[in-house]
Amino acid sequence: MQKMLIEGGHLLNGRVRISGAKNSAVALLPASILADSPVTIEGLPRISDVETLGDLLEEIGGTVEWNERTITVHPEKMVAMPLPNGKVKKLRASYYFMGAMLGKFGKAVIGLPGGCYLGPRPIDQHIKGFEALGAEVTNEQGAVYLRAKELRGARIYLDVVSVGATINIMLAAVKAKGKTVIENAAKEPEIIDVATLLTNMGAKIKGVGTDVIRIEGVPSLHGCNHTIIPDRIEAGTYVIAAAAQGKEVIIENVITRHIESLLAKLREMGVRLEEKDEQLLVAPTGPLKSVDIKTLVYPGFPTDLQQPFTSLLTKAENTGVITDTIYSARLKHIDELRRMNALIKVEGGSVIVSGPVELQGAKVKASDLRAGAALIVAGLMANGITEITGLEHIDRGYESVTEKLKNLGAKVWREEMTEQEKIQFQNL
Ligand SMILES: CC(=O)N[C@H]1[C@@H](OP(=O)(O)OP(=O)(O)OC[C@H]2O[C@@H](n3ccc(=O)[nH]c3=O)[C@H](O)[C@@H]2O)O[C@H](CO)[C@@H](O)[C@@H]1O
Ligand SMILES: C=C(OP(=O)(O)O)C(=O)O
Repeated sequence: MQKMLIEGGHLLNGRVRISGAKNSAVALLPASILADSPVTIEGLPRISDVETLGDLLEEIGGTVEWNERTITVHPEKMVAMPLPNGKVKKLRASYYFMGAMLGKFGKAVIGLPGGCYLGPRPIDQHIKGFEALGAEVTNEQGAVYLRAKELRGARIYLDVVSVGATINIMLAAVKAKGKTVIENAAKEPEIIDVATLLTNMGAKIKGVGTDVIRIEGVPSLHGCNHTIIPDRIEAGTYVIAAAAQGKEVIIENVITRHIESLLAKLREMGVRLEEKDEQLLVAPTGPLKSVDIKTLVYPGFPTDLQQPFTSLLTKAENTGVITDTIYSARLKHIDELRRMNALIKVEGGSVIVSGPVELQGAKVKASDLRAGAALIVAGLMANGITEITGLEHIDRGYESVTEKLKNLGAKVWREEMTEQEKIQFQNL
């Protein structure tokens, strides 16, 4: 078990290349189950969520070949193996095995997913969709059992706009008999990426990127090649880090349109940004002004950037208010930032950050992925050394984060935790 150490105060300067999108990757890999010949996906991020999904594809009989960031999944020998426990609990996106296996085999047994604890994360809309397509769904001892004699297209109106439910229903519906319409669908870029893969596999999907998706089921899907989109949340995290502690940072392999809500806020704060081709220059000049943000579904401000943005606001003049309308309990970074001297109040559903303050290095724990990102941003700005534990969360979503930051001039390294530190960590 390791901890990350950051000696704060060094300015970031240089270039950082963004990896493939985690939230696409974790759906594209299960989607490959639906094909009856090999699927090759290029540009995958080497993060633990992706490694875990590769292992799960092998558990159900697939063969997985890695060549750096390219994976070829051979689905020919896959079977409807139940996955009630084990690795499915390590990540959120294992729920995509439900839609993909239901579409392919007409049945699945999948343990309830893990992933970041952000408050309650129900999957009732996924289940509602599967049932509308004709599946019988039961929940037995922490696993979801899905069975369908035949999947039939249906009209499904999502009660809440959900990324996971939209993708999961799409995965099952591409092989259902007849037409499916998903209304009030989510519009995130990752949904378009998954639909692009499925279309290349032979699926018939229209309307992705709007809130009405129309699918005409097909009897079979074939293999194809696909290149994943860049990770807008990883990109946003480095943009925030550069705004917080950068001199001139060039972000490579970013689709700036995907993070426009963040860039607009940074411009309001006084950060200089220049966009060119698939590169973005971030060059903060002078004191930052506080802003308020409200997280919303895409194209609104992403909840996944709310936590690192909180760290940035500690450096800005005056008071900024953050309201997370997607996960109101996504607050586990706050106490850790307070340990570092941040002035943050939680009032009703809002987080109020006062600044500017000089953060101080401290021993802090990343309790979820983006809390980890928030602590890294804070550690880069802080006086002295910040020690971050809980790296298994950070490694779920950030490829080579230590190396990428080092290349930008940060003083950051990892060390093995002592036995005593491990015990203290377990008791936190
Ligand atoms: C693997 C992945 O892609 N994870 C992302 C995905 O998570 P995930 O797909 O789990 O998030 P959703 O978009 O489904 O959740 C959005 C909101 O809908 C609620 N909800 C969702 C499903 C459901 O059946 N019932 C229900 O009430 C959730 O509690 C939440 O308040 O989108 C989130 C919101 O952008 C991001 O934070 C996660 O990084
Ligand atoms: C919440 C996140 O991931 P997951 O849904 O995989 O837990 C995230 O990426 O910020």
